[in-house]
Amino acid sequence: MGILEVKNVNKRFGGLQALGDVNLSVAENTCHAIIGPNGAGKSTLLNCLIGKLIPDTGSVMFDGQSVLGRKPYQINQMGISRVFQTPEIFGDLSVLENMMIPIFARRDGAFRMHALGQATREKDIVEQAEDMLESLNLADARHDHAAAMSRGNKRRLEIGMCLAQNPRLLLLDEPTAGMARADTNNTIDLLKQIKDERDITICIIEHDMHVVFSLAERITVLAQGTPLVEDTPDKIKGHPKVREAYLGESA
Ligand SMILES: Nc1ncnc2c1ncn2[C@@H]1O[C@H](COP(=O)(O)OP(=O)(O)OP(=O)(O)O)[C@@H](O)[C@H]1O
Repeated sequence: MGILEVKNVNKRFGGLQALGDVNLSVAENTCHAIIGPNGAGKSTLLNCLIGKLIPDTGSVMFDGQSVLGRKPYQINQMGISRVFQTPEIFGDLSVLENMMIPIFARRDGAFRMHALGQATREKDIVEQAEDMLESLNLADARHDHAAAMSRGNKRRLEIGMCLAQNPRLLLLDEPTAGMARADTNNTIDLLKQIKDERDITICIIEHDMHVVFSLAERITVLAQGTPLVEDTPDKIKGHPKVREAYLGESA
């Protein structure tokens, strides 16, 4: 039994069947990638996991509890954190202030922007934020404006902000989209470090096969809303159906 269990999930948009009988089991403390061609249903599936969409039928269980019908913030409180394609950081704030926000929110259950002044005066919160930045290799940038950072470092900060909530499941939607190779490799290294240092399950949607094969222990291939194959990276690379449906000659 996985920490995340998706059973017989279907989702239609009008006449279009975006997800058809999706079954997915993600084992605890593994990295599981979901790949597939454009329009395969990857984002729709992810949105069903985080409460942005409700499937027409089927179940989504996290650690034995249903996520269906819960609001995104409630799913977040269950231990699921997600990182989207565009970094969701506060560009006008410093790197350190950004990092204080989730630490403050974890302690007080919520965060309001006007509480930032209070957070900056709380030694404990500042220290935790600085420790987190240290572990992310962002300590030297702590007084910089977040907006001024490279794309790779913005992503690094955002992933760190998710980790500050101590999630058990980290969902990543194309975390290296639009990045130069150096930033992509930087993000891969960070995710490897996180896997090594924490008890955490990672579920990643990604088009970049270099990222997928660097990180994933299991891969599910979606095609036309339905899982085509699920296997280890080595098996996926050579699978004829996958080559035909997705990887083409680049496999
Ligand atoms: N809100 C919506 N309303 C109508 N159709 C939608 C909606 N969201 C997605 N779709 C359709 O559902 C199908 C699956 O889309 P989805 O975005 O989940 O695919 P994807 O695998 O994430 O694609 P990509 O790799 O291009 O991001 C597509 O045909 C898409 O056009």
